[in-house]
Amino acid sequence: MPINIPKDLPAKEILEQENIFVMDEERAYSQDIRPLNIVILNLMPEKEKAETQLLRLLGNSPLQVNVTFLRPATHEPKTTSKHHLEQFYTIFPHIRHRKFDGMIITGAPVEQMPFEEVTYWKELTEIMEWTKTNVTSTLHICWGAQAGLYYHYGIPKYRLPQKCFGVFKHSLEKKNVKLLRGFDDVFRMPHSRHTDVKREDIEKVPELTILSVAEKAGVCLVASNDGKQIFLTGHPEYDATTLKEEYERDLAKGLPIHIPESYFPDDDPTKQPLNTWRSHANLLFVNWLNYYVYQETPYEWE
Ligand SMILES: CC(=O)SCCNC(=O)CCNC(=O)[C@H](O)C(C)(C)COP(=O)(O)OP(=O)(O)OC[C@H]1O[C@@H](n2cnc3c(N)ncnc32)[C@H](O)[C@@H]1OP(=O)(O)O
Ligand SMILES: N[C@@H](CCO)C(=O)O
Repeated sequence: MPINIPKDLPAKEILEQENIFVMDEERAYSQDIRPLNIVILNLMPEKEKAETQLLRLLGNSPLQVNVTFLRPATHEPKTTSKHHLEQFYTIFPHIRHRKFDGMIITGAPVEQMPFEEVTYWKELTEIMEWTKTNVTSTLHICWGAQAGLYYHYGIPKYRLPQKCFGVFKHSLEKKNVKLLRGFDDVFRMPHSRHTDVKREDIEKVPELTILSVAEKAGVCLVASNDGKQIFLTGHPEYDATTLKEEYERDLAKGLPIHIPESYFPDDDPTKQPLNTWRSHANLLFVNWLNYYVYQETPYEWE
């Protein structure tokens, strides 16, 4: 939230230089407030888990948020029950006439196939095109980020020699960026994917800025310069035990999988993992909601 202080207070200039959000009284008096409309395109098979994880982060701000859950109309999900989908989800034809302040496009376990082989790829490209005119800012997560970078900017994904799997240390590439406001110089975030996007490919696109990278997990956070599109290759929304569940699932299936890096205490999979990324996950979501959605979206829109 912005701090509302007198115009002539010396701290105002210092904070503005640091890009801290300061609002003077004149603007504060004229600012209107309404609930934000956020649509979540949930592509995760275990939809109920993803709902809880994302809502937990979206709910941690003083802003009122109306959430609409969207699912692809062109895919018959096998994991989530029909009843749950009918009760809580809508499809694109029913909302395409609307404007939304924010959108989240989740990950999906389809990263090892070409984008065009994903059953709902055509529908997803229509939705991504629509976000340009009907959504103030879209946050793409994991496969959603790879799909968005590919659709909007032609950036390919590459198969990794082994799964990028663990909780990695990230550094900030840019200072005084609103999305990273309040972040420590080093922070941790889980990654869990078999594919990657390359820094060199992103650097060729002048509309994109890399905001954070991890030495061992590569590019983590990218934003379009107008803030309309944010791409996040990690999973800050994951619970403490999500990587453990994925690890045990793959072990049981006999798949080649290594212990998630820097995750279990003493790298011992019998010990209970701790969540060491929650505070930055909350900060990232609240920064996105405030600076890229609430402060940017028109008051009268729908
Ligand atoms: C890289 C990222 O974005 S990570 C985020 C995704 N991670 C996760 O979902 C982790 C949790 N998921 C899981 O553990 C597993 O997917 C499970 C246990 C839920 C299901 O595993 P399996 O039964 O082996 O299913 P399978 O791997 O064949 O398919 C998984 C999903 O991909 C979907 N899928 C498979 N092929 C395609 C395709 N060509 N196009 C679209 N979707 C496809 C399946 O339909 C299923 O999703 P659905 O339940 O929504 O329909
Ligand atoms: N996080 C995913 C990656 C696969 O797309 C999983 O382990 O299921």
